Amino acid sequence: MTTLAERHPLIETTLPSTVTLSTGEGGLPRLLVDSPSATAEIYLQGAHVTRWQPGRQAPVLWVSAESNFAPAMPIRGGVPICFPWFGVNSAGPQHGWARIRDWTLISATDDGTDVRLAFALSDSPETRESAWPHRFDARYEVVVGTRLTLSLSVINTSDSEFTYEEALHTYFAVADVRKMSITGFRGLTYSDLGETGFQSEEPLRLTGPMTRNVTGATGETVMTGPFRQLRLTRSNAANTIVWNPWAEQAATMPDFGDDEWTEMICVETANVGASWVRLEPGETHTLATTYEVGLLR
Ligand SMILES: O=P(O)(O)OC[C@H]1O[C@H](O)[C@H](O)[C@@H](O)[C@@H]1O
Repeated sequence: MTTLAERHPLIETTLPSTVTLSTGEGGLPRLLVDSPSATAEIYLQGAHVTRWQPGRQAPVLWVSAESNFAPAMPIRGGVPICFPWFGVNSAGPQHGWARIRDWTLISATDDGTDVRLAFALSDSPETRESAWPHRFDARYEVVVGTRLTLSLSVINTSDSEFTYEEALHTYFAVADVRKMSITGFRGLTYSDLGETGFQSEEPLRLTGPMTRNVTGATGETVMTGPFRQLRLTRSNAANTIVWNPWAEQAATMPDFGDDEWTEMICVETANVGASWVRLEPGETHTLATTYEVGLLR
């Protein structure tokens, strides 16, 4: 008898015993990782990581109870991949099409400590007719263990240079966003809802809606709440975006519960706006981030 994975068109590799393919919410295919160090869930649409639980800890990522799970609809939560543009584009979907396209699983291994999954997305007739028509190969590596590492590599396979924006738009689950403090931005410039400035010595705290784009963070970003600490590192990312819609914007989003905004914070690892990536033919760029969680009590 063949398994679901063996006959699924988006699975081009054998799976270790710690990874299974199953039917998720809305009938969408998803991978479940269950290893001694962590469990995780990744939808093939968008190569979208929706759950990561190191050890027996509570989920580190947040997903809205109101999220859509449907073909070509973004999932509200987890780690949406924003590519090849970030934000609004009158000629295509907000944050680009990578998060709503099917990615192919090309490799899955378990070394006894970490489970490594590699997903691929390349240009297609649809993407070549989109607002970003270039030829490219993207690889997304997800390493599931006591840490979660995400690496998005893009290769320019066309014969001329191109530019793009990218973000790993991660939604973290928090006890109460109003009780979080975030360090790692001291002295860096930011822009936030039209205002620009420098991050002070004080940790960043949220007291209202925030869409803060901090430029130049290179060390650790540490998000501390009442019960746990989330530690984030990144490479090749000029921007770190901190987003919470607060009550008013949350109420306008059909796929976001009115009262859910207190439970989440997005801290996004990105190259957007003036920090877009430029690639010559044959060049590759890799954006990466790692998350680790520590319990405080
Ligand atoms: O609703 P989405 O398309 O998933 O975007 C979610 C959010 O992403 C970014 O952080 C933008 O700055 C916000 O304005 C936007 O609301």
